[in-house]
Formats: sequence, structure tokens, C-alpha cells
Amino acid sequence: MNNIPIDYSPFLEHCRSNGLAEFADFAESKLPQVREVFVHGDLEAWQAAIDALPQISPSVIDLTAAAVRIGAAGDCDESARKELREKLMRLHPWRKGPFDVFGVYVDTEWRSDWKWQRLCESISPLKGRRVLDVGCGSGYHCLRMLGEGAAAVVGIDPFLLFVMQFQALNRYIKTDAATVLPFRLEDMPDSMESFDTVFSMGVLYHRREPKEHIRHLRRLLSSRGELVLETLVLQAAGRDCLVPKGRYARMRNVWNIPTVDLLSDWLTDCGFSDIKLVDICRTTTDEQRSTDWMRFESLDKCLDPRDITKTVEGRPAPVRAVLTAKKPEKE
Ligand SMILES: Nc1ncnc2c1ncn2[C@@H]1O[C@H](C[S@+](CC[C@H]([NH3+])C(=O)[O-])CC(=O)[O-])[C@@H](O)[C@H]1O
Repeated sequence: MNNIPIDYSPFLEHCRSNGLAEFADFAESKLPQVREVFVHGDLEAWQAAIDALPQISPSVIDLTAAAVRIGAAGDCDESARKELREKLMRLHPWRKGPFDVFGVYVDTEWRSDWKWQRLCESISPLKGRRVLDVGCGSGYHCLRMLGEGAAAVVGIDPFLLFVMQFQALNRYIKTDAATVLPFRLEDMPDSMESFDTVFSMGVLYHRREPKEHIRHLRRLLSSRGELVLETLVLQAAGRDCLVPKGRYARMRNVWNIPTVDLLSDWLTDCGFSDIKLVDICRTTTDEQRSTDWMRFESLDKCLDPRDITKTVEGRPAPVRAVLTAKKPEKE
């Protein structure tokens, strides 16, 4: 596919035989158009690290484990494990995980398994469903979705390192049923009612036009499909929205932090029904922190050291909510 270093054909074939033919056709035509994503100064080094991963056959793949398990420690010797660790480390920073790769524990910045644990019992069972995960990072949650029996999982994330991290892991997993494509939500078709469940987690607060984001997600859902939406919320009564001026928890591009009531209204306004609050919790420095695998600063440096209920800018510290909502049968 024209200069793109990843062969997506087996995945797209899998999509075609699992009710996602329209998406596969779209992705095939879109990939050459996002070629600039692959013009990245570090791509060669990342690709070289992936190509140099030691050849080890996993005796076990467990996508239901909290630390997604790829192989067992006994599948290779210490020198291969050292080599593996060193090559995976070249894909630093690892933000979303954790993974246990032949006994190498990839201790990512986020305990993404905690988020999964908080929501997995409350969403429609994924067995046999066609799933889209918008802003999927390394694809950790995509793999957990596959572990729940999803028929196909399309992860999209415009950040090339995360696309490559998934490629590294998939050298061993060898699944054709899930992948990470270098697309933004805005690159997706305006309307394609293909997916039974659409996840948007950790993306909405980065959008200037949150309702436009939600409407787009709805147009990608099949009739009666489910949206799983996770975002920063303001813990306050009523309908209010924090629109941070300047940075929020040292992040640029945080535009909207609504109360749960306002977020529910947005979902209703955008044509969703059966709106449910599944979880709300403060993000702790146990869940998001610097590790050997993510050596940059993390959440603790974004909070006021004298009062961790505040960000360094004096705003309420990050609280995230997960909501589910259904696309009604008839629009
Ligand atoms: N326009 C866009 N379209 C698609 N993805 C985007 C866009 N803009 C940014 N991203 C991607 O969205 C992800 C947001 S992180 C959530 C990861 C996972 N979902 C999680 O819930 O742990 C935020 C967090 O740390 O919570 C990043 O990987 C971006 O590259």
C-alpha cells in the first residue's frame, strides 16, 4: 500500500468476512491518503526495533489477563528476554497497558486494566460484535475487547508510535481480528453505520466541538449499537462546563469538562437514548504514573503538591466518568 510499512491486508480481509466490508474498502482507499503520518523522524528506528525483536513462539496468549499475556517466561532464555526488553524499550514511551511479554512486564504509565475493570461488566457483551475504539493508544483495550470475544476490533489513533507499539506486540500475538490504524476520528467516513459498539475514551475533552464528536460517533454505529464514552467531568450539581483557559493539568488542548448532567444532555441532543452513568472516579497517581517504560513526567507533577484535589493551575483535579448510550432503532 504505497510506502506504508504495515501490511494491513490480512486485517482488512478479516473485516470483509466479518460484516465490515464497507469499512475495509474505505480503509484501503484512505491509507494512502494518510501517508504523511508515516513520514516521522523516528519511524526507521521504531521499525528497526520491531524487525529485530527476537523470534519466540508464545505457548500462551491471554487477552483476558490484566497484564495482557503474550507468551510465558519459559518460552525463551534470559538472553532472548534481555534482547526483547531492549527492543521494546526502543518504543518508549509506553503509555497504555500493561503487557506481560514472555516474562517482560511492560509497566506502562497507565494501569489501563483498571479502566477496563470499571466498565467491562456494565457494557453490552462484546461477543461477536464489530467494535471501533477511537483514540486507542497502543491498542491495549482493543486486545481486551478481542479477549471478550469481539468479532473484529478497529482501533484508530493518529499517533504513529502507538500504531507501531501494536505492531510490535502483534509480531507475537499474530491476530488478524484487531489492529491499530493511523486515523483520527475526523478521517473516518462521515457516516457508516457499521459498528455494534463504539468506544471513545479519553478523547472528548480534547475536542473543541464535543457534540460534533458525539454525532460523528453516532453515525458510525449500527442501529441499536452502543456508545461507550469516557471523558473528564466536573464533579458538580447541574449543568455546567469547565472551559479551561490556558492549560489544564499541564495539558494543552483541553476544551470542555462538563458535569455528568450536561454530558447526558449532549448525548440526548445528539440522538442517543438509554444513557447510563457506569462509573465516575478521580484519577489517582497509582493509576497514572511515571515508570521505567514511561520516563517522562506524569500526573503527580500536574497536581498541586499541597492539595491533590487541585491541578497545578488551581482547577479541580481530573475526575473521569464512563457513560453508555444506545443509538435508537429508528432515527
Ligand atoms: N482526533 C483524534 N481521533 C482519534 N484519536 C485521537 C484524536 N486526537 C487524539 N487522539 C488519541 O486519543 C488518545 C487519547 S488517550 C486515551 C487512550 C485510551 N482510549 C484510554 O482510554 O486509555 C488520553 C488519556 O490518556 O486518557 C491518544 O492516544 C491520542 O493520540
